[in-house]
Amino acid sequence: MSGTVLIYNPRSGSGDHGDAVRERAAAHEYDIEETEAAGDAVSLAEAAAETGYETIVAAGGDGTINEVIRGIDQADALDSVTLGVLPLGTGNNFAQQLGITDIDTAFDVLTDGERRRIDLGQASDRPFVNSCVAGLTAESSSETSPAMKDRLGVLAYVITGLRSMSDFDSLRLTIDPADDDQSAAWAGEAICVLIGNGRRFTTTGGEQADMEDGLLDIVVIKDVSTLDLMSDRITERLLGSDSEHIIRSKASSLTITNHDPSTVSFSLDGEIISHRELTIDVRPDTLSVAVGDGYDPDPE
Ligand SMILES: Nc1ncnc2c1ncn2[C@@H]1O[C@H](COP(=O)(O)OP(=O)(O)OP(=O)(O)O)[C@@H](O)[C@H]1O
Repeated sequence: MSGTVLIYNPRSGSGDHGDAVRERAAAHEYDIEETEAAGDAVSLAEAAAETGYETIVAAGGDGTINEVIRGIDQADALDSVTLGVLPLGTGNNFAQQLGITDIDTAFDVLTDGERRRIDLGQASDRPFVNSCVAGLTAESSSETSPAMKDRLGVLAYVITGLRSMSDFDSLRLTIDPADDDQSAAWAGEAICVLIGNGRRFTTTGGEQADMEDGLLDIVVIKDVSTLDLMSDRITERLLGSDSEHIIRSKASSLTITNHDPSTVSFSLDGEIISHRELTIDVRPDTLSVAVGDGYDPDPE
């Protein structure tokens, strides 16, 4: 097997990167396949893996990365293919976690960056790299202001989500870990449950997740319906590391069940799926990725 192909989403981020990407890809003699619609990156990556490319590069944002991984997985080629990342999206959370800050760094990393094998998350039949969040809407991510992300980190998304809902019903959930260690077991009313593989849900943001520990980070934000979420002072207190409203734990496998008969929305790397009961596992050391100098394999 040999060769590198870019699966390029021309609509990701600002959408003005076509020339920069094509020029650099040509200089490196990399092939390019362009997506024409949502979902295309799955089938293009699957075909590329079956063709025998050694490196398949997700050129886009987090949504494109998720689709490319699904395609490689569908081709049953995660053992033989390395994922490259070209950060062209708006958020580029996963690229940041890998120490890939911009287009030129990304091409340098493809040429001579270290290859690491990291964990993948799996929710039912769907892989995810960043996170699986129960109770969060698709809108909350795009509506979160950069200033709020800077101040409150990733948890700012949660607050935006809550503020955008006029009458929010809390979720009545059970979290049932499959591990012998039952410290992540929980039942009660929650606003949302955040499960991170390549993402840490801190108040400061910016801290790299441990993607090689075989564990998922779990954060439960308990029902705070009586609090005034429009007040920044309250939200900062709510999300503080010693907050009584937050429970943090880790597990390698867990099932989340809604006590009510209805389904719950789960945001999987930003895409919404609905389940009443969902089992989420870690697939340890599953994805080979090219990483930048800033990547720390053992950040804790
Ligand atoms: N050619 C296309 N036209 C329209 N939509 C596309 C096309 N190719 C891919 N998409 C869809 O665009 C969506 C957004 O892409 P992506 O996540 O890569 O970029 P982003 O939203 O700008 O970045 P980020 O997720 O990092 O904030 C994906 O869900 C993908 O399915």
